[in-house]
Amino acid sequence: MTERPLALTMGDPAGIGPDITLAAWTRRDADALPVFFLLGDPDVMAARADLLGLTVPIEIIEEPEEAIGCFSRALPIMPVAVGCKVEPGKPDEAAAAAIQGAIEQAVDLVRGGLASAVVTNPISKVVLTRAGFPHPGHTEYLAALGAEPGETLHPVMLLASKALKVVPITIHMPLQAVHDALTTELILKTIRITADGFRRYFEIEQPRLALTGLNPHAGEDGTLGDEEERIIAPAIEAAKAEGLDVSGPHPADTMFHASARETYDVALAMYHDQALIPIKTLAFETGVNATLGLPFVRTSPDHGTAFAIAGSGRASPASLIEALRLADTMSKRAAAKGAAA
Ligand SMILES: NC(=O)c1ccc[n+]([C@@H]2O[C@H](COP(=O)([O-])OP(=O)(O)OC[C@H]3O[C@@H](n4cnc5c(N)ncnc54)[C@H](O)[C@@H]3O)[C@@H](O)[C@H]2O)c1
Ligand SMILES: N[C@H](C(=O)O)[C@H](O)COP(=O)(O)O
Repeated sequence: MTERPLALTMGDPAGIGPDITLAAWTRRDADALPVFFLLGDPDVMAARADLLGLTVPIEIIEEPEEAIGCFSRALPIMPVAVGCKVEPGKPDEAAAAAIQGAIEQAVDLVRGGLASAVVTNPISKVVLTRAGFPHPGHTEYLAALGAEPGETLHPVMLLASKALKVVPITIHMPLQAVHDALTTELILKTIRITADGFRRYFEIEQPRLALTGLNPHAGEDGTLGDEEERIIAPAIEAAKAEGLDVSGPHPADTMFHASARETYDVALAMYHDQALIPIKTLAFETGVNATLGLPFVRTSPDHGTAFAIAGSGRASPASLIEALRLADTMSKRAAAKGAAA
């Protein structure tokens, strides 16, 4: 198959997305990066490069394939005009349409076979929500964009690093809503999509999945809560009956130390922070957020917009670099398996 570049979205232009995109491009040779192009505003990128004292030539492209020829000499940009003044660290809802438009365009290009995968720069959920964006984050929005008419996709958030891979079974919701959202059906669905994702993208045919409990000590035999027995264990039994390698529910507080981590390929946790605190503690610099359950590959850095350090030169591109690499690997593995990439 002809080489296709990765489509990188602008994210919130007032955040560190422009900084880490520029810094990643400067490390394209040293880090042997796959070819990518940015869906973003060339003026914003040129201004941020000036502010950061980086020499980054920009080349405007009209088609993704042009990125292949120019990536070695310039940062390829398919222009998406922000339409408002951009000040690092000062997000503006007026940029919301462009931020969202870049995501939609990236998905269209990947689904049209012109780019190999979507890599997203961080967005601010509060900025987009205030501008009327109806999704809690990229994960849910990409599932809506990826669904065929009449289809509902269930997206699974995977945070991946060498030390640890985690999936939060419930994602972006208030802690109070987790209890009602957590059902045996949701857990089983997430188990199946995770196992399928590991076969397709990580070359692990029989991944070992370990589930946390919800309560302290995984409920301590029902004395500290019964969700483990009523809701989680039945999902584990059903998954085992399907031939999947699933264990738990394990007490979450002792699942993430070094020797425990050797016993599974991925930990599935009941809510966002139960999963993301351990991985962001162990691998904040190099963790990658990937979405499973979509008809295309999507990754992103594991961090957010970091408005306070935008334009300061302190933003590390390490997680974005890992996200670009993982997107490239995942799309190649999916293509090799003959699956939609
Ligand atoms: N994929 C995404 O779009 C995504 C992911 C996470 C958070 N967010 C959003 O980002 C916004 C800010 O979230 P937050 O403050 O909780 O998390 P954050 O990741 O933006 O920042 C947390 C801390 O880490 C630092 N940091 C983050 N990235 C860094 C980098 N590359 N180099 C050096 N330091 C870095 C920040 O300065 C801050 O101290 C929120 O609106 C949140 O919803 C978006
Ligand atoms: N929960 C993610 C994290 O903390 O890293 C983050 O908010 C990303 O969400 P989306 O990829 O859905 O935007």
